[in-house]
Amino acid sequence: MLALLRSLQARELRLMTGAIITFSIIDLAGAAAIFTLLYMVFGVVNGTITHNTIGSYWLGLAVLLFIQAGATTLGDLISHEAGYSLVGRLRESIALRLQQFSLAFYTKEQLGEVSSVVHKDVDTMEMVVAHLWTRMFANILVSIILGSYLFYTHWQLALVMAAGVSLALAVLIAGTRRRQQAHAVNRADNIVMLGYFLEFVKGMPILKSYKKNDLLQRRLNAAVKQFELSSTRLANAVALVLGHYFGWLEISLALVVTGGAYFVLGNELTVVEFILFVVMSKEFLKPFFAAESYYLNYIVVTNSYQRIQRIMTSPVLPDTGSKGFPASSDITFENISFAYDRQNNREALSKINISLPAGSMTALVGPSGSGKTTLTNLLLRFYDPDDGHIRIGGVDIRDIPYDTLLSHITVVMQDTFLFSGAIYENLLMGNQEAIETQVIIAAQQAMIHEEIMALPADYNTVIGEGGAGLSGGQRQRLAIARAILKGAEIIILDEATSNIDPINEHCIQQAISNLARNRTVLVIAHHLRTIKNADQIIVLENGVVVEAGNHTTLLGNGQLYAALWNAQGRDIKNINLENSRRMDLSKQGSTA
Ligand SMILES: Nc1ncnc2c1ncn2[C@@H]1O[C@H](COP(=O)(O)OP(=O)(O)OP(=O)(O)O)[C@@H](O)[C@H]1O
Repeated sequence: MLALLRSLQARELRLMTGAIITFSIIDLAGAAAIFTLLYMVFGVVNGTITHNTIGSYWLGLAVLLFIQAGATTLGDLISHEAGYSLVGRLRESIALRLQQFSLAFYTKEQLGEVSSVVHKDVDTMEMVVAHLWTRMFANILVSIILGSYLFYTHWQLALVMAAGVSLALAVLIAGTRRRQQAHAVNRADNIVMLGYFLEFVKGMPILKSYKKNDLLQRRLNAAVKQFELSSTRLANAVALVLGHYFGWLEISLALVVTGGAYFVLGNELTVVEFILFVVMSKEFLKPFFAAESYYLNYIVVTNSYQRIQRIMTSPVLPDTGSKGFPASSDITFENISFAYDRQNNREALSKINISLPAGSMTALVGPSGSGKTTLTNLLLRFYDPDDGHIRIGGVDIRDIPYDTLLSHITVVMQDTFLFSGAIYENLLMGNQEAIETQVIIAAQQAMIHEEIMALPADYNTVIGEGGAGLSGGQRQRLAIARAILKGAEIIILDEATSNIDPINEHCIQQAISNLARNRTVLVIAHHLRTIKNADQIIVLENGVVVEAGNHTTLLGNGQLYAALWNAQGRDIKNINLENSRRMDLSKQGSTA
């Protein structure tokens, strides 16, 4: 809680303090109103109130109610202002931080996490810190004032109550540990159950085709039962602790009443003082009765704060480069080594040396997990290499500001992202300054213009999120048109693995040729026939370059590339390389 409070800005703290004082005034005015009412009742009973004096009681009450109403409005206004300031600042600092992360941060899981933090957790912080905590601190402050009053009125009776409250608190603290354990078990059971539910739903098509196999169903049922069990245990633990706690609070009140009666009988306390003491004790105990909800709010806000902190303290990409983008776009990978997990030291890439001349096309080929994506990710600075240098035009990419680097590289991925909106707007993402003719020329070069013109509102046709309503091939060609408009010197192309019909594939090939013209292109190739004409082909296996050359040379080498080529009728990711290589070598042997 302290870390959280320390993270608040001076203005927010000032506003919150203002809200706490205002909410305290509401409670104190309420207590004073009860006081006034009770004195009025006593006055009527004792006959000390006359028609002349009753007016001053009414006036006093009216003033107190007026103060309460005014303070309520003011308190709400101030706490809202504190809340909005907090929310605004948190969202701004998260947005600022997000710009500093490398693209590697933006995995699908992270995006889900970030959007939930920005939406839910920030709102929770606003609700709890600005609204509930201000009321909680006000309650506590008022409780301290009333407690002092009670001690001042009759310290012996106040001590009796303090003893009861201390016992209640001891019970609550002792029970909290047990309850936290039950909570942790319940949370773990919930995660397991949700995981099985997800697996069950995802695997439904398979399950339906294996009707007799009820393994997943049984596993899910067991997890549901386990969750039910731990939920009951948790509820029991909570009920037990709270039951005892509230019980002791009530007992402390009962002790005050009996003790007070004893003191009244001993003429140490007047009846009026006694009644006032009991009523004020009830007010004093209010925050203690609300301790449960304070605790829950505390847990909720701590979790939200931790999630926000996780984003705010995630490592950012060092972006200290100050050199301009070089004139030449030739790329060199010099002695590059990289491991995702440096601790286990399993290198995804090892001592890679490749040179991509400006304006040429280089294809990366290799079995699944050989390091193709990792290599392109290093060029995009998703990560920095552990060893070696990547240079563009002779300049280490770490010396180029990250935004500048990214503005000179275009990535065309398999799963193209299109925003919901008009096709024209989607294309303009490539270059906001482009004029209509440029957009149309780009679409023509990307072989998509005719199809756009055939749509109901041609370029103004609105497409759904992720490009729904367009085929995979059309989406990819739109992305190529966008890339053409961007005009970056370097293109990274993750060639499609999905099956696309021959006409679409032909169009995509043509669009890629147009995009690649005069640019330095790095293609992650899944279908070898599409990169047959690449200027050079780099063959990776287990993170090392095992072959390099053009199609004819590599085929002539009769090594891994030849094996992949001969097996290309099948999915190259799934072939057994060793078998294919052996097949290929034996074929060579038989022809020799
Ligand atoms: N984010 C990551 N964290 C840890 N290891 C990773 C990560 N991404 C990839 N790897 C590992 O690095 C190695 C190279 O993976 P990479 O994705 O570069 O291969 P690839 O050749 O692109 O494979 P594919 O053709 O299947 O896409 C693999 O062993 C992979 O398991």
